[in-house]
Amino acid sequence: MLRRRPVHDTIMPVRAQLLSTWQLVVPVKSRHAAKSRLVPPRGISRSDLALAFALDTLSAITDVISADHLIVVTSDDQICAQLRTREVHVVDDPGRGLNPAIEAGIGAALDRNPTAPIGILLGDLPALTPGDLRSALAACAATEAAVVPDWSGQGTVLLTHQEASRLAPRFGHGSALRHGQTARRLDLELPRLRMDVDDLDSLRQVVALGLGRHTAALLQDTDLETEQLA
Ligand SMILES: Nc1nc2c(ncn2[C@@H]2O[C@H](COP(=O)(O)OP(=O)(O)OP(=O)(O)O)[C@@H](O)[C@H]2O)c(=O)[nH]1
Ligand SMILES: C=C(OP(=O)(O)O)C(=O)O
Repeated sequence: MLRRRPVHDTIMPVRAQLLSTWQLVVPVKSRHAAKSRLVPPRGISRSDLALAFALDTLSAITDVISADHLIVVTSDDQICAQLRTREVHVVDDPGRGLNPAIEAGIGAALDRNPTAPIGILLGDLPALTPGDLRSALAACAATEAAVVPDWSGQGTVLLTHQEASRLAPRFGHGSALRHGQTARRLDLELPRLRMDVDDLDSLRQVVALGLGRHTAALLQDTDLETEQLA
């Protein structure tokens, strides 16, 4: 009996084979409001940590994606200042939460290049390396729509679609399951991509994996083993 293949598993699209074709949208909450679940280690402010996570994520991304293909949705003044000098497109956060922020980013991506494949990558991945991002995008390029879950398998770190206008962001708790209804789930062996930081436990895990330079500098004198679990 012929089995109907799901829509997201049908093609090997040519457009997205080249890294240069992707547009990436990255939402970054204002550092003053971000990471409320993370009890920061003593002597370090939560906002500094949130900013460092975002800067490390963006630093890995800009090694892979050219500035004119990167769209960051944020109201954070420091992120804005750093990105504007690099000619990254910054979209003002509409202030209505994560999915509306991502939708604003998708709108900007569609305005800039409606035919480019799109990826949404969350901005709290301080262990991300350019190599892992390249590998992930190469894997996502092989399917029409893909979701890469976070390390726990519950959340989403990367959501892609060959047609930006068809990408439906449904981020928030348990989003991997929701995204998996319309996108192919890729549990990639890329821990540095999949390690988002929400609490002290995940901060410990990301330290063990290896940190980007902003987060590493902030935590250089900190012994996380002596900190209480959140
Ligand atoms: N622009 C924008 N980005 C957001 C918003 N909410 C979350 N993000 C980003 O989405 C990614 C995942 O964030 P979460 O861990 O879900 O949320 P968070 O607010 O940083 O942390 P919690 O307060 O612990 O929920 C991070 O890059 C956040 O900066 C939002 O309202 N606007
Ligand atoms: C917003 C998400 O992340 P978190 O679970 O870290 O809030 C998500 O996975 O959709």
